[in-house]
Amino acid sequence: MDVLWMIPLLLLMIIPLLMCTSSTFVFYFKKFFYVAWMMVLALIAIPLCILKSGGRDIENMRIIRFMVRHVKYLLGLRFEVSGWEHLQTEGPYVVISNHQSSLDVLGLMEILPDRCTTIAKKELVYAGTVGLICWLGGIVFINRKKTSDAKSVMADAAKTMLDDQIRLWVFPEGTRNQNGDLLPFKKGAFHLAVQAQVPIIPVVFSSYSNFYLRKEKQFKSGVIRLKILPKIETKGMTSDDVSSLSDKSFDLMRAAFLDISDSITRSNGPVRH
Ligand SMILES: CCCCCCCCCCCCCC(=O)SCCNC(=O)CCNC(=O)[C@H](O)C(C)(C)COP(=O)(O)OP(=O)(O)OC[C@H]1O[C@@H](n2cnc3c(N)ncnc32)[C@H](O)[C@@H]1OP(=O)(O)O
Ligand SMILES: CCCCCCCC/C=C\CCCCCCCC(=O)OC[C@@H](O)COP(=O)(O)O
Repeated sequence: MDVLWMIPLLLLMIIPLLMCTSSTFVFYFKKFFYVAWMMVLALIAIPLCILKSGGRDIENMRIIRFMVRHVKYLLGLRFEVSGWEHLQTEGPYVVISNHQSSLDVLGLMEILPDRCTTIAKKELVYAGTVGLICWLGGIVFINRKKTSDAKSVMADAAKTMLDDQIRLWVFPEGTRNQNGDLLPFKKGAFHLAVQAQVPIIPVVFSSYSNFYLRKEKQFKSGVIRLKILPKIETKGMTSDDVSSLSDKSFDLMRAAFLDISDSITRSNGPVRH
């Protein structure tokens, strides 16, 4: 019994010691902590959402957003948001952003407009309490392995956006990417906006490579710039315009990404890929 008591005490002494001496330990500890803490937060949010709305409802995103807002402080991250005024657009729209890591959820919750949910891969629904909270928050799940299914879900989403006056956040790269640049965009987000005839609001996260390096196992404190760009109208566009709309969005976002990532580099040291 006496020995068992010693274990938490020892951990309390060893963890800070390791945190001070080993950056690899910090990397794994912060990653583990992030996932575990999100699971706990989701566990708390589940009954709150069910009590408030009785089930799957986009209004639950308010609760989820509120619950996640403090997590950045625990990981030593800070957000610098610019372009808030561009989100002050009435009615439905599609938000598109680059996607580097699951940490993007923190930035998403930092600026998530009301009545806005996201599109995610269907595997996420199996992520324990996080999966359930995603479902309760009205997240639209797509099967990325079956283009025809994904397309029909997106077509339904275009109709729901208008019927229920909701906004959707899409990661047009379609997967996480930390190669120091953007991946080519998939077309779903642009078909969605054109089908619903709603504007697109591009959002760019600066590169995480000045504080988070997967290969080098580093996870330091850092600043993430979030730049909200002016909306792109799609009124009158047809499916013929989707490619040029996608190219235009890509060019604007890539330029902004290089710009804000570069300005961080200059103040915090070199970007390493
Ligand atoms: C408290 C705790 C809280 C926790 C909170 C957690 C919050 C969680 C946040 C979660 C964050 C999680 C984040 C995540 O999980 S991100 C990962 C999942 N998200 C995405 O993948 C979204 C982006 N992907 C797309 O938009 C893709 O285009 C889809 C998936 C739709 C298809 O991709 P696919 O690779 O299969 O095909 P393709 O894009 O090459 O297109 C092929 C052809 O089809 C045409 N086409 C495409 N779409 C449409 C359409 N709608 N109508 C008509 N046509 C359409 C297209 O033009 C092309 O034709 P052509 O042009 O070549 O002729
Ligand atoms: C009992 C089951 C345990 C499952 C454990 C999974 C735990 C995940 C829990 C918390 C992490 C916090 C935020 C989750 C949101 C993650 C969204 C995300 O970034 O998904 C990845 C997806 O966009 C792209 O996927 P790929 O890069 O194609 O792959």
